[in-house]
Amino acid sequence: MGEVKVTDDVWIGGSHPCFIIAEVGQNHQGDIEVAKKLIKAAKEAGASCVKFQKTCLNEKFTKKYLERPYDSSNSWGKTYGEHKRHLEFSDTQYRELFKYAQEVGILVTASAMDMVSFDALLNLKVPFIKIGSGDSNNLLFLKYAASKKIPLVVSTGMVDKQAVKTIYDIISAVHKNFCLLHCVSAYPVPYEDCNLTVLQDYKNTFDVPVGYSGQEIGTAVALGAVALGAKVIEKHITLDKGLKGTDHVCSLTPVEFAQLVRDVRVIEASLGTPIKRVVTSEIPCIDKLQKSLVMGSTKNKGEILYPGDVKIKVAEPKGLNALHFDDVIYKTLVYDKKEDEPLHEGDFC
Ligand SMILES: CC(=O)N[C@H](C=O)[C@@H](O)[C@H](O)[C@H](O)COP(=O)(O)O
Ligand SMILES: C=C(OP(=O)(O)O)C(=O)O
Repeated sequence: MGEVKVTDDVWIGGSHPCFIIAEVGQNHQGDIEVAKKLIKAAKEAGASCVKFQKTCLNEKFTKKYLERPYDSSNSWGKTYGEHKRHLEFSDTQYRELFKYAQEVGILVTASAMDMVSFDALLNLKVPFIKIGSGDSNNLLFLKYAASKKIPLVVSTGMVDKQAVKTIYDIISAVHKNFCLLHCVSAYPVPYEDCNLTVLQDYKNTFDVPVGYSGQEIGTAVALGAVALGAKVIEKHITLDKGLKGTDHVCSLTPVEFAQLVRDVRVIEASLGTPIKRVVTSEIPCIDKLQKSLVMGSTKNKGEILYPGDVKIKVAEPKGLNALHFDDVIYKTLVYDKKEDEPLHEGDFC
């Protein structure tokens, strides 16, 4: 399985820690001070990276689309264009935000929501660029993004496996410094639609790190994704789920995000290897409670041990491990043994 170099010190995949992206998205409400609070919150929560969404509206949307009325409770304007303009930071503001993230000490990047924004992010020298599910069918953009050879994290919401294979083929024809994220683009995603086992299929199909971008409520599904091998997790972060905006409902508060990070690290530590073996931490319990072979009745030297003559009990001192029950049956005692006495190698032949 490949690994993705994000910076000289930060890698994704292999045995590297799961890369956890705090997706601010639009949860900054178009307010740069809120954006800075979310950057700080992501850092304090232990996120690997904080991420915004950078859009050149006329590049991403048709004029007509921007003129559409947007009377949703999540709208910041009468039309979709007004709404989006409210939420879009300028290049200067992005430079201010990225400088702040550097001061706070957290990697920062954005999703390029169109090619113009992609180039703007290249100029901002971000460590990697996210391609959101809005472009999972945009093969032209994916070819362009691949050609720039910057590490990419690509979400695969809103398309099927065949399209994901095409995404993989397009980018891997140029380079392998990218990850594919399973994603279901609904806000929020019903749990039964999360389809986490797609991750197993992605791991079997693609030789690049795979991850999960979750729009479901809570942290449980993202933790399940880590258990299934996700090397990148992306979850939205918000200061308050009650705020106006489409994504707040499926976002995590800073406290929840910090818990997600802690739990991801617990799951990573607990995964271990597929080899089932007795581990050192079990020794005290083995000594105290593992059962062993003891005499079920008093028998003398020369007598045969029939099935009823050997019991499996917790004993002190211990007898032979109970796994050897069948090795002892029908053997002949070489010493007199009392009921409940442990049976050891050498007590029979
Ligand atoms: C698919 C995609 O881009 N999804 C993004 C990331 O998950 C979202 O943040 C959308 O930008 C957001 O839900 C749009 O909300 P509205 O339409 O209210 O601006
Ligand atoms: C839409 C985005 O992400 P995802 O598809 O992972 O939800 C994004 O990063 O802007």
